[in-house]
Amino acid sequence: MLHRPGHEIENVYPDILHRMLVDDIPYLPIAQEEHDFFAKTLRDNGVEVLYFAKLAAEALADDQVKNEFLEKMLAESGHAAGAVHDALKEYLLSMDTQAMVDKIIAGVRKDEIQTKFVSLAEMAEDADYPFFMDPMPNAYFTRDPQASIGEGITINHMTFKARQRESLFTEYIIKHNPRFANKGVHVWRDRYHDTRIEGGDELVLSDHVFAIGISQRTSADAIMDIARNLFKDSNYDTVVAIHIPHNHAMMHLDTVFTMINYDQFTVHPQILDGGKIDTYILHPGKDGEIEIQHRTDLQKVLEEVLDKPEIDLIPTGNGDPIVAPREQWNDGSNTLTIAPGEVVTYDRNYVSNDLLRKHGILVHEVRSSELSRGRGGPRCMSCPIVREDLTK
Ligand SMILES: NC(=O)NCCC[C@H](N)C(=O)O
Repeated sequence: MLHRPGHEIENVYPDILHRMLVDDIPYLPIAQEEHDFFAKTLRDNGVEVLYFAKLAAEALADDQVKNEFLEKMLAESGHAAGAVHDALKEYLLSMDTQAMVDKIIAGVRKDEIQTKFVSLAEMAEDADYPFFMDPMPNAYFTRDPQASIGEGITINHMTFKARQRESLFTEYIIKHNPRFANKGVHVWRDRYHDTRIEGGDELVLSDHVFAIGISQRTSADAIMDIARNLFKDSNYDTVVAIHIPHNHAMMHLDTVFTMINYDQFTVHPQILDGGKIDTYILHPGKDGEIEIQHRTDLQKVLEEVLDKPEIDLIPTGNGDPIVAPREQWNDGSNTLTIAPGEVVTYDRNYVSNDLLRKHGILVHEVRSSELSRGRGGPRCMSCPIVREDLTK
């Protein structure tokens, strides 16, 4: 599942960059061309590509469902009731459903609607702020608002306000899009929690082993919760929680570590202190308790949990002190694996790409000048819905 970047990108301006969690503003027409090339690369290699906004519009086909969704979306956008709520609702309902979804993602400027009365807060505190509904410029990183694991999905309570509304679309897609509704998709964890979790931290390593980052975006409490739910109702019996630095450049586990084959991974060398990193292995214990073991040797942990004699950890930028952080910054560790040993990567990370090839990986490079400005790579830009069982 992908999202083609739209007008939300052009609703970002320098004053709100930081709050919108991006470092620059992509040039939209080229970002769209690059994104179309990414989608084509996936299709050419046997992947069915679904679009998030289209799935959302299909889910809202019924008027009652649409109304309920809109009330929640308006409330989460800061307009639970009142004149602005009413004007926004009328404006959004005047559009066809797809246009409404696209508009919500793009954001609604104040000058788009007429309101007779605005609140004191809007007049006195937010007078210069141009939006009634903020844009969602990170929507093209479909990896994060949700993650499919086994026969189910997590619908995520994301960390920052700038992204929290994205997963409301997911909730409606799973509940009401005919592709998913009543098909037994288990929701391992819904979005109504205080603790935080994001899909970029969620890595499915096999049909019973799940890795997750303890990161800027995913808290340890949320990991305990998801582990409890998986151990109770699924085939998963091992959760590997990996503690990574809590900063913007390495916001999710998949910005520094991804699985690319049964026994091969990319890893950003800066997260390993001589091969060591705080790692916790969680297993079901007695009476619904969870057993936790602390380890520091990532390679050994992976060999043990995946039952492999040897794991090949391929360093981003070949471990060079300048190339590695430069390529990691542009998502050189963020490979999207479409089959064991076959990945999609950004073309700009040529040192990492060459190294992957030397390790026997088939690499499909995609264009990346504009897309990379949002601070995410091919893995971040995609959310797998169905995985083939490749157990061997
Ligand atoms: N899985 C990922 O690492 N996604 C990238 C998200 C980038 C986005 N600008 C964010 O900060 O959330």
